[in-house]
Amino acid sequence: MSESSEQQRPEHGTAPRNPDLFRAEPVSFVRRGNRLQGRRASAWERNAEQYVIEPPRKIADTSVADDFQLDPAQAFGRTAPLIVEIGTGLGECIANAAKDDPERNYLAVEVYRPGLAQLMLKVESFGISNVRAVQANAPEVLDVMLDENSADEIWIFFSDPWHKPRHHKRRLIKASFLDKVSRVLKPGGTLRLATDWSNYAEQMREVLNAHPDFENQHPGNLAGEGSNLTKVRRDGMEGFDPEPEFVDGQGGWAPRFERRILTSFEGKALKAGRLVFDLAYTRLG
Ligand SMILES: C[S@@+](CC[C@H](N)C(=O)[O-])C[C@H]1O[C@@H](n2cnc3c(N)ncnc32)[C@H](O)[C@@H]1O
Repeated sequence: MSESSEQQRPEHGTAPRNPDLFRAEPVSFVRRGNRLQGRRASAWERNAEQYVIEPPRKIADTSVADDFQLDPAQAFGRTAPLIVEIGTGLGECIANAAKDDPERNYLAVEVYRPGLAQLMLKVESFGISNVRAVQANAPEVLDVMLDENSADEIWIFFSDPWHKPRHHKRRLIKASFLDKVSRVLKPGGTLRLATDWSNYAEQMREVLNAHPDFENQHPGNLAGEGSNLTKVRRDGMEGFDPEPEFVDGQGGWAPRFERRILTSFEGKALKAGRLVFDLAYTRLG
């Protein structure tokens, strides 16, 4: 969640720890500790075998070996529609969604092990069995691990914004990533996004509108005075200079997705005075 660089030397005999090493593209995350303590450590111990998928690794320890394909029926012990959430953080959203929707399977994709351990705590306390988790880099999960047309929905809420222009190449939502999403999503399936940074929201809308495989479910919605983009730019929020004449004439923002609960991460963003942008796109057939 932080953008500070965390250079680490590869350790002998283990996968390199620096996630950028040996990958063709810069990754969208910075390496954070894997260490688990206290309740998280014991929750992991009790539940990882049943709920955490351990892919063979390629090189880095968040990578996925080229030949690893998930069999969802085997992993979940049943065949059911699949929802994939990418960047689940502390697992608040996916755990609640899975609890309220026992008929569907939920896969959490997250590189931060303590976050997945926190999800294990929730899985236990909710007594749910329709969640599985994988600690891995999302583009590789989409490229390798998940079959084409296998997911009914893909959710990505509050993807790291990478503010500095020289870091924009690290942002997850870009055309090459959407190609991967498009392969895994079923035709008619939905990609849902949310962000609290207007500049990233604009980028998401732009690359999605330009992508031939996706169609906005809310074209023109919340344009003009109703647009959070209009509000941010007119008021000079997020460090922008105020532009009193600014109008977002395009809109296309989705109403807040009712199954996206308020996570602690979003709570902090709202407390800091930021506004939230939702987007929902259909994978065309
Ligand atoms: C800003 S947090 C948001 C967490 C959560 N979605 C929420 O709303 O509370 C972004 C999360 O995405 C994860 N992440 C970033 N890049 C990722 C990637 N390439 N693959 C998997 N997870 C990633 C980060 O570790 C972090 O937990």
